[in-house]
Amino acid sequence: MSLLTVSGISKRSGSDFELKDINFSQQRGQKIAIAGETGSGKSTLLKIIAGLAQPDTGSVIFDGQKILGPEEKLIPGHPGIAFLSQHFELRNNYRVEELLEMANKISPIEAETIYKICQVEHVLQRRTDQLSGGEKQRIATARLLITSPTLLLLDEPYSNLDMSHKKILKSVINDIGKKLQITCILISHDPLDTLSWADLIMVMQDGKIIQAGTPEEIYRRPRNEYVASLFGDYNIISSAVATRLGVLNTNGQNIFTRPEDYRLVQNEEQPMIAEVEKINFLGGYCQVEVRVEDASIIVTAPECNFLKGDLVYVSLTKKEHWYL
Ligand SMILES: Nc1ncnc2c1ncn2[C@@H]1O[C@H](COP(=O)(O)OP(=O)(O)OP(=O)(O)O)[C@@H](O)[C@H]1O
Repeated sequence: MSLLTVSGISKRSGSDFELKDINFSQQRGQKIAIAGETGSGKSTLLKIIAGLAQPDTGSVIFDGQKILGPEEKLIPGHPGIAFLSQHFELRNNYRVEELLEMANKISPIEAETIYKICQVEHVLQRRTDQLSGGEKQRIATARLLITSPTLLLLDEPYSNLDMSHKKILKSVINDIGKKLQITCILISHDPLDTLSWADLIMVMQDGKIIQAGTPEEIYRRPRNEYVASLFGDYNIISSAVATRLGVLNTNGQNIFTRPEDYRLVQNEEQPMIAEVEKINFLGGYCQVEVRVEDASIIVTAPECNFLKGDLVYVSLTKKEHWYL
């Protein structure tokens, strides 16, 4: 039996937004990420699942129980579901330890394990106004975990964190699933947060789930350019250019590719000559924009030894194709 079943959820917010007929289920331990442009309805959906917003239609069944919305229940929320909002607050003038003790529903030994996993042990004696953004985020997460939830809903947990704090929180979120067996749904704008973590990614646009699939499906076989664009750079090449690059059967359709599907080479059997238009240095690699006939193609290159105006050969290395 699924841990969570969301059926036919709709909700109108304001005059021009509507969450439309959302349906999905989640198994125990399954990691679901929700992606989508700002305003697509991700937070609204998470709040409905948590019982913190009232849907107009539909139901959320959690662990066999219907989640009641704030209009049906005096104290909104469900004890088995923890929701970390983008706008969480830690009460001022408390020591971290006091704040955590107030929320704690588990034994001191179990709580200690959670403080360790969340990497907050070193700040337990500090006051809540003496913390960095990353520490606050991990304390807010620990505070939810010690309520012993079965399902954890995380709304943009990595926003406003620098690389090192994000890395720590990522390992915390990984451990939550593995060591604490808590099932998670996570919203994030950054493909790097979701592709490596999720079992299933649901993509939202205008209040609807427009594609759901494994990270690889979503990255490699996006339903449209909107989905493609959420997960990194991409190129749509015409069938004419694809044929010149060695694709045998294009059926007259455009082909979807990612920058890493190409190589810039000295010479090959069927290379196309291209002109370097732009070079973006990205640390360990480069994104080179090249012009091939009337198309511009973004290519990942391991080295940045190109200059604007250089003539290079571009080769399409990927042999399986996705048409868009
Ligand atoms: N309480 C509210 N009253 C009226 N409209 C609302 C309310 N909350 C959200 N909305 C609207 O509902 C739409 C969806 O908002 P939501 O916060 O769910 O999107 P989101 O995908 O989470 O966006 P973001 O990534 O920016 O957080 C937006 O158009 C927003 O303006």
